[in-house]
Amino acid sequence: MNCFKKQENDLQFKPKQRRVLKRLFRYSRPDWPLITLGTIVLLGAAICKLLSSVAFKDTWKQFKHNLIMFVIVNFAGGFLGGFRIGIFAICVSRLNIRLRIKLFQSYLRQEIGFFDTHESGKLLSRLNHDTQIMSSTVANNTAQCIGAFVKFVGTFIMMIKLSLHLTIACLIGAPLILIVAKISGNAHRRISEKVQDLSADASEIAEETIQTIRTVRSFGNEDGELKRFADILQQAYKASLIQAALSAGQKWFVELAQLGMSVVMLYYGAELVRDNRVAGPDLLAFVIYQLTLGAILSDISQIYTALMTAAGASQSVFDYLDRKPMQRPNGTLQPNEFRGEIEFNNVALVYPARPDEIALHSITFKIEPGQTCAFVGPSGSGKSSCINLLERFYDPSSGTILIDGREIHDYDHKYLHRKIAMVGQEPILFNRSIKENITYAINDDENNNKDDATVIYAAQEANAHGFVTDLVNGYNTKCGQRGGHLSGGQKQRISIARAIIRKPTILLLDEATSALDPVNERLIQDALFYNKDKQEQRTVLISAHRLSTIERCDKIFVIHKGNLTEQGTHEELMENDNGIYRELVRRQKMDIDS
Ligand SMILES: Nc1ncnc2c1ncn2[C@@H]1O[C@H](COP(=O)(O)OP(=O)(O)OP(=O)(O)O)[C@@H](O)[C@H]1O
Repeated sequence: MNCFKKQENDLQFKPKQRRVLKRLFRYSRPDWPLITLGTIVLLGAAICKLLSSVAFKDTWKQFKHNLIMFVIVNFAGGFLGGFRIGIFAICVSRLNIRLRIKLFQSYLRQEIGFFDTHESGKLLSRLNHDTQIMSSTVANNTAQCIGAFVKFVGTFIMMIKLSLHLTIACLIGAPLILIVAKISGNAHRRISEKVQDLSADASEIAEETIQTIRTVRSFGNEDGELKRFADILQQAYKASLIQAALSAGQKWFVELAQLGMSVVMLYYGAELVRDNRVAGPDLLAFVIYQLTLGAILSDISQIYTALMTAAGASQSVFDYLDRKPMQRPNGTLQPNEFRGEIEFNNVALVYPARPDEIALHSITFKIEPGQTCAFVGPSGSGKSSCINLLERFYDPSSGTILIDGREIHDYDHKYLHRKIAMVGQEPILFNRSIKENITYAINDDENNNKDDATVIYAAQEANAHGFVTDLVNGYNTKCGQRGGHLSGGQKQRISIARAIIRKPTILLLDEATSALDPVNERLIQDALFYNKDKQEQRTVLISAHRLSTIERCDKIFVIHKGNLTEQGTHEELMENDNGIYRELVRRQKMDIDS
């Protein structure tokens, strides 16, 4: 009773799974001509195989001729078989590339909060592993599925032609097998999803460990990380043991059911032969067809399992593909004049990763174009948060941020980031040359160009030219992953050059010179904000802990526990006997003196 193997019944997809698979097949639409060609080639190869077995059917009379035919059809079969493999490999690659590009594009569209709450290892696992499962399933299983279906229908028709009674007898066990198959099919899908999730967790651990290898090494915690990694894989192994037991159980059940049905059918068939309602040879033929049908259903079962695995992988990928960024869309404003006036009106911020905590409470201030201002305050008070908002990494939870009188989200994304440049607390460089890092995302236009003179000018402003020319390969020196081949201060200077080559109207410096020695720090500050080129009006906003560096600012904002508590010049703030600023300055002076 092979014909009712569990797998046939599994083909009752849940509506959701069916939707997911339908969508997956829609994605492969551009490959259908290739898949169709592959299917034809596959059928051609199958026909050749069939012909090779009948090449000698005319016995020995034309032996030489038959031998030649045998060689030709086998050669053709082999050629077509190889051709088919090549065609489907191309389909897998094409679909895989399309899926990965779409998914990566979707990641890049997401707001920064999304990356705060989604681990990069999981995102990468979806990007590399799940898309591979999806593409190989579609390309490899489509032809097999069509072939198996054609064979299934053909065999079934032959069985009915031989004996309708025997065929009906064959169907008696079907409902039971259907139910068992459905239950085990669903369990299989759930476990597959679990295994995929665990393998994503393992990727996450491996990626984090490799990225933070210096910290891991300095704490001597290689074994700890290895254990975390191995534990997750162990969990995945346990899940796959359940999967294996399930597959074995399915097989036993099917074999048993098959045996039972074969006995029933043979018993009933013998009765029919005895009553002359079925010829003896027909019963034999029927048994052979029944066994063939069982083999076909076994193939269909494997295809089904692959489709279920692909449905699980596709679901996670589609969830990411469909995700709409939880941030206001960017506007289209690209005014000719951009003065660099900044205004915060009652701005509050709650980070998506910490929805129960308010990072900024109702911040209000105004910075005139060309001013140099600073945020100061204790660690964790909210200085970087204000800067993050000006980069539109996050949208305010309430209140408005105006740039030149227009809401920040009204501006075109690329335009805004050409006008506002930031140097962050932990400057990240790309594993490219110093020149490529400085000119990152610069497209030659009337305002910017990346010729050597401009690069050198930016590097000089950032006080980086000296150390770069001391390197053997100068501006062509590779920076290493995340800039790991350079010192902290060198990284900071390259990232300052990267910011100022864009000639930003607003420059945001978040502890951007903290790794530099006081002499270098002073040189950069003089160049960037205290002796600003009067030709280029630039608003500069600094977040700094070393208060001596910001005394000359036009305005200082004191942030404390997410509130703007004081604002004014250094002199004004120092007049406030009970002020936080005065206290911070006093403490730093004491530290320096002692
Ligand atoms: N991405 C984030 N997700 C959740 N909370 C965050 C995030 N970034 C910062 N915070 C929290 O917001 C608060 C303000 O942080 P912020 O980085 O603005 O402080 P800061 O004044 O710049 O500190 P520091 O001087 O140490 O750089 C802190 O409590 C911090 O833990």
